Amino acid sequence: MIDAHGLRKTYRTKGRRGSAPADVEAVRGVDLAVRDGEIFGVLGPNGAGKTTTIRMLATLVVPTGGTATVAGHDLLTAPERVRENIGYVGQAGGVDENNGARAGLMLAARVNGLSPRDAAARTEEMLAAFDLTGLADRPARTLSGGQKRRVALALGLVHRPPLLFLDEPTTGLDPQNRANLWDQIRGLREQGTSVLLSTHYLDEADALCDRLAIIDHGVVVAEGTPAELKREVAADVVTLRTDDGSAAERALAGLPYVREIRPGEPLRVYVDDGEAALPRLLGRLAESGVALTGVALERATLDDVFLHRTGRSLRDAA
Ligand SMILES: Nc1ncnc2c1ncn2[C@@H]1O[C@H](COP(=O)(O)OP(=O)(O)OP(=O)(O)O)[C@@H](O)[C@H]1O
Repeated sequence: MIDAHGLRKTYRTKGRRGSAPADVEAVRGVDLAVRDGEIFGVLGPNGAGKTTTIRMLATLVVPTGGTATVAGHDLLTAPERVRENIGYVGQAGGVDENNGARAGLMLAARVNGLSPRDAAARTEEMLAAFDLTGLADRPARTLSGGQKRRVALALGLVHRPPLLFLDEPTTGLDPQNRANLWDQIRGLREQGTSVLLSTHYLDEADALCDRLAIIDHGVVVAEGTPAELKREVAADVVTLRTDDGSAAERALAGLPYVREIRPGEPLRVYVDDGEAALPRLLGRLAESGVALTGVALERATLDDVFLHRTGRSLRDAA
């Protein structure tokens, strides 16, 4: 559905008040392969280049370099064919605040070439699919954040594109609306729509995406299914709090069942079988005279993958 190689985007910013123009390398050579019918996530911190990547693939930003085939068409030589085969829901949503969902959908359907009769039928179908029938004629400005996102999703799908781009679809939603939207996105996959979404939420990438690319500073630092990515780091993490982290590190370094140790507060010790490793780790620390103030056993998360690849936590990265 998407095959991109070496996509790059450098923005040239105008110099202000005597300062020279500067180049911002937003995306620095991204390869992506999205398969038919999957939910693919682009996960990364603020400013990593997620929006720019999605907007290039959706024909809204012209790449500075690289090539891509999107929904079977060449991005650079046939952008209008790409456009016919994709839906795009940006961060702002593209919902007209003064329009009702029904009027907005009708307009979008007509703009996409449906006859008045087909447009009306499709509009009612989308209103029902996104649970908007009862709200269909209220101006969008009176809808809640979650309801507005559902309108935006319906607008992006009105012309039945096989591929939908969603730029941070759940940012700012409360947990219940977020879960609802996840269900709607899973429902799209069941109907055969491929989805590429960006997110900076670790749990969203983990729970919703079949595969993902983690990006940082405009490059892909890891790619795979959430399970594969986490397995690469370790299954479990023992976190240790102690007043003498370096003594703890020395005591545990080189143990055959320890995959990696990340210094910090708490110290993170990566192991494949946490239940088996924990008593042995504690025994070793006691033998070495290291006093602990706290211990926990956790499953590895995508944040551990990000930490492993970049040396920073995605939670702290900006
Ligand atoms: N039009 C532009 N002109 C100049 N710089 C830009 C422009 N758009 C984006 N950038 C810069 O490019 C980098 C990547 O931005 P982008 O919006 O793609 O990141 P993002 O991962 O989507 O971030 P967020 O999660 O905050 O939306 C940032 O440093 C940003 O400031």
